[in-house]
Amino acid sequence: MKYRYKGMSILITEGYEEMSKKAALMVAAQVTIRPSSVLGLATGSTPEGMYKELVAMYKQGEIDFSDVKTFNLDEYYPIEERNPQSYAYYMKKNLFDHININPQEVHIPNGTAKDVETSCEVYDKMIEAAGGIDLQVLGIGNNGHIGFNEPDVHFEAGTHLVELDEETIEANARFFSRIEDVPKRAISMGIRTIMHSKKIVLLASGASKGKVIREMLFGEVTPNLPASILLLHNDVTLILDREASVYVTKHLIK
Ligand SMILES: N[C@@H]1[C@@H](O)[C@H](O)[C@@H](COP(=O)(O)O)O[C@@H]1O
Repeated sequence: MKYRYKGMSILITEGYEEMSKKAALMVAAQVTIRPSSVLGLATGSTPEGMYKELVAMYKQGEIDFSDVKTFNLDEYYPIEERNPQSYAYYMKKNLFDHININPQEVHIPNGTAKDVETSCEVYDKMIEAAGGIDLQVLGIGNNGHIGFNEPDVHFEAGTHLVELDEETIEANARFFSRIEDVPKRAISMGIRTIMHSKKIVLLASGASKGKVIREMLFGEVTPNLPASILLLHNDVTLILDREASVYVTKHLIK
């Protein structure tokens, strides 16, 4: 089912698998139309299925990543690349190790940077030099964060160091053996960086995301709900599954 709402396209799918397939098709379309596309990539449980689909499409010769450039949204800080909890490790495991992307064109915020501020500035400059992000993939945190832009965010910020909210640390503790092991800080693209993307696709699956999706769509644009800023972007597609969309479908018009 497809809806339009305030300039957004909202696609409601049956479940996680269909959401992942639709998202992979959007990425594939982008790369087919522009083989040298700049992709902004997300981590978390939500896009795992999309990466699986993309790997399958690559193996079937349906997508070629040889000219693609990627910039990831975020990374814990400090963390070593070889740490299985790092987003660098996640990206290799879920996507980069299985496709023909040029490793020189893969960019992830540096979890071991000594001078974080400079490293963040360089990251933004690299995105700019690449011509900006053509398609940015996003998940959403239960508190409305995108990337690691936590509530009370500065909308004008570029890539920067973030203190993680307790709620985010708790939500991400499932990936670590003990909650004490979850880093308290992260480097994240800022809202400015994200909003400069030409196209954005946000994925949400499962009942736990239902409320935040409702708030994002029908609440006000506020730094307290960082994802609400997406209402001001002119090319956003939300791909939701049935459970994540329970509170919103009755308010939408086809
Ligand atoms: N930094 C990531 C986000 O980029 C992600 O979108 C979000 C939701 O994660 P999940 O997809 O696992 O629910 O949380 C993490 O903290």
